[in-house]
Amino acid sequence: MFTHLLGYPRIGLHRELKRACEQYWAGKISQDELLRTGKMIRESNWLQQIAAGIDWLPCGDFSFYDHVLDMSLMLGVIPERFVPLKEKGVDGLDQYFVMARGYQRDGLDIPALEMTKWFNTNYHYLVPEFAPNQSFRLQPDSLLAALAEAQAFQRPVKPILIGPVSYLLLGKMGTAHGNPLHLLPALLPCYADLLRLLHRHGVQWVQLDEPFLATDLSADSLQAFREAYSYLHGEMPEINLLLATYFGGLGNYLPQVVQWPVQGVHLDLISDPEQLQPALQWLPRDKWLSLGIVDGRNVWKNDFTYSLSIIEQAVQKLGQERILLAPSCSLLHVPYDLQLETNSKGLPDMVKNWLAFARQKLEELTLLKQLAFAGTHRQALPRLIENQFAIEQKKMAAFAHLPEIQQRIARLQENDLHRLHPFAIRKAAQQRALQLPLLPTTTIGSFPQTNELRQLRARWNKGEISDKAYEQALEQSIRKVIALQEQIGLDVLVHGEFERSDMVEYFARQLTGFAFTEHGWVQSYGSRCVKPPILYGDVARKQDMTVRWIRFAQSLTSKPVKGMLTGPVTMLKWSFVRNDQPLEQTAYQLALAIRDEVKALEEAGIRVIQIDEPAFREGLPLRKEQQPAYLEWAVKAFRLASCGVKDETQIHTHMCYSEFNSIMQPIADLDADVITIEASRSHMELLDAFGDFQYPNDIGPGIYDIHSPRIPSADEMVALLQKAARIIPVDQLWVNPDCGLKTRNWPEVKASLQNMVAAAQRVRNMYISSRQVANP
Ligand SMILES: CN1c2c(nc(N)[nH]c2=O)NC[C@@H]1CNc1ccc(C(=O)N[C@@H](CCC(=O)N[C@@H](CCC(=O)N[C@@H](CCC(=O)O)C(=O)O)C(=O)O)C(=O)O)cc1
Ligand SMILES: N[C@@H](CCS)C(=O)O
Ligand SMILES: [Zn+2]
Repeated sequence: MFTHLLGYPRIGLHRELKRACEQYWAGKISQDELLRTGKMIRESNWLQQIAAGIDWLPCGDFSFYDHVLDMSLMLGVIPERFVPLKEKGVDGLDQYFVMARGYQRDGLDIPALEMTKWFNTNYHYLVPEFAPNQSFRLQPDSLLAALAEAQAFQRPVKPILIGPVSYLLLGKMGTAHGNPLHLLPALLPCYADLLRLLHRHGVQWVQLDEPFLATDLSADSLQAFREAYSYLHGEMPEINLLLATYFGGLGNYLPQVVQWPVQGVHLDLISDPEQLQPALQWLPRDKWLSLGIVDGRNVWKNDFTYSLSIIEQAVQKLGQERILLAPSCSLLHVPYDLQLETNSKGLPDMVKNWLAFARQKLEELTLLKQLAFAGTHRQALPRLIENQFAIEQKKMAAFAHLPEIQQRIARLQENDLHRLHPFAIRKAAQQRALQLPLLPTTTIGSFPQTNELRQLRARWNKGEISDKAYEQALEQSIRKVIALQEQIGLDVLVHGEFERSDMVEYFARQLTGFAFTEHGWVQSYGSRCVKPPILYGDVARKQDMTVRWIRFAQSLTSKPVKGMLTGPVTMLKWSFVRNDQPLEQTAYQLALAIRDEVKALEEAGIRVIQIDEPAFREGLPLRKEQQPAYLEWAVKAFRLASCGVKDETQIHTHMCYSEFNSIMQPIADLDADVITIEASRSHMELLDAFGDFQYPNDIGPGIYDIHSPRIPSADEMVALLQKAARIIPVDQLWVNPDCGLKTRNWPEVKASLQNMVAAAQRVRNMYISSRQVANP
């Protein structure tokens, strides 16, 4: 029995990679310094793993930006538009960063690769973009260098790669339509060459991640899997392949998957414990089974008694020799180390004792292995008792339950989930109240969160500046942003969200039931990280959360200012969730808290209120059969949060990084008056679903890609708006960026929004004059 892992966090214990990348991009440190930081993080990770007693070290799980982009570079998948960069001397790591972030300099204007959600997580990857005649060319140098570094620790090293079929399914054909799986015959020889090389360098096991096996697959995709693995085995029978699946179970595919010619299969037994029995039944006796028994997506301590029962069942059926113990998926999704939390006021000691972060999860694996052989590892027994004490204490904690909230949920009625009148009536009432032009312009909420602002907040948190000084500084920022929006000519204004560290954390800090870490950072994309709050008890709103800031902003202008809230599903998805009650129960509690805030904003005279739900799509289970139940409670939670207002009050929602095709009815069921979506990077492709569905309410497809520093021209945005107007009736369209502007700097934002408003004005004029011609 061996322990291993499917990947480790890579931003560094103290987010060293974030800082080094951002300094490198700003020209403040050399490439050598950045490379040294990368090496330091990799080595520190391996040392942590060795100290925790992990048997097989991973390699290939580190990345300077994104592991899918790394795979694209390793396979030579570099779209044509990035090729001219070479002539400008931009290659290697610099070309890699341009593919991630775009380029706008020296007469070149190159958009970045598209970015989207990594399955149902809050991590985002860069979408491989294939040409119709895509060829593949292996560039293994950085993987081989990492392998050599890991091998220096004198332990078995297991490289981790995205499997060939999932790699293709993660990508899309750049300009042409077509199925990326047609590229499989061209791709497989590259993988075989890579396996040969790794074998030559002493590797015995390679992990091939195939997370698509946890989704519903077409017959073509299943056939592609069969072909791929029989080809790879035929080419390289000498190397052991561990087929890794996660984020869900194999379901009906299990009996065939375990027969494919690989030497081992990894199962996520946290998201689908039910698959253990069929796996034990179907797995051929010469194969290895990797038991994903430590939760890679949540932060609660492992329940050793339960996990040991799983190990015991596996040992009884398969014997000890071919069992691997592992986290359910990569530990990328949890923070590094609970031991860093020495000073967090937001984390009660009792709750801390219920937690395990990445480093603790490694220790849990070693302990589980020792406890499975308790006869020979008696020293591990006290740790079992400690573990059981924490698990029982958590189950019994009375402060996790607030009877008044539970009763309020029990008393909810159908009325609470409906607006007073249908959309058409509301739209007329809102138009009378707001008097907005055709193609109204707005933004999604946040304006630049500068270092200055973050430092100010850090000083306020440390008590170095008073509440009054902090609040005055925030008011000053709001004054400036209101004046700027008026000057640019936006129609519905925002207050800028300057008071918020993060759109989830800000609200969580004002609700009961949440704990907070100081160092619990998790990578969201590239150098950007989030610190998910930890839900451990019932949620209740203690006081107004946003009214003070929105009211202040509204007092500065006669234009409507949008109240800005985070929705219940997103609050839930972007927190570490309770594992002692159904998710929907917590979602309704959050929804009630937001509903009360919506009402408080309305009472304060706010006429437009946005309830952000960027994680609504992310929460969708990967398997179709589980989706209706989720959609039912998720829609209900949003409606509970949003439906308590008058007809005149305009409710917006916002969703980014979402693909809407299969969920249009539930999106319409949310019945938000306006939905703003991210659409620019896909050139309005995401809007097609709304067009095909004949979406009835208003919609603002993003026309400014806020993930890239490049400034879109007015012409470019006019073209996008015209494209949108061919898909959606123009009277239903709004004009806005893809998402909030917090990651951008002020000059970029000012120039881009000016272009956006100019584009709206031009398209508006075209329609107004064409209507005048039609109705003189
Ligand atoms: C919309 N997005 C979000 C997602 N998930 C969330 N939980 N929140 C989101 O907004 N998922 C999908 C997308 C992902 N996009 C982003 C975009 C931007 C960021 C981001 O900028 N993250 C920041 C950290 C944000 C934060 O909490 N900042 C704190 C400051 C924390 C800090 O850095 N403190 C310093 C000390 C302060 C100093 O001296 O500067 C420290 O600890 O060292 C704040 O504003 O107070 C990031 O920097 O990565 C994330 C996801
Ligand atoms: N209101 C938020 C939404 C992000 S998804 C923002 O503007 O940052
Ligand atoms: Zn967004």
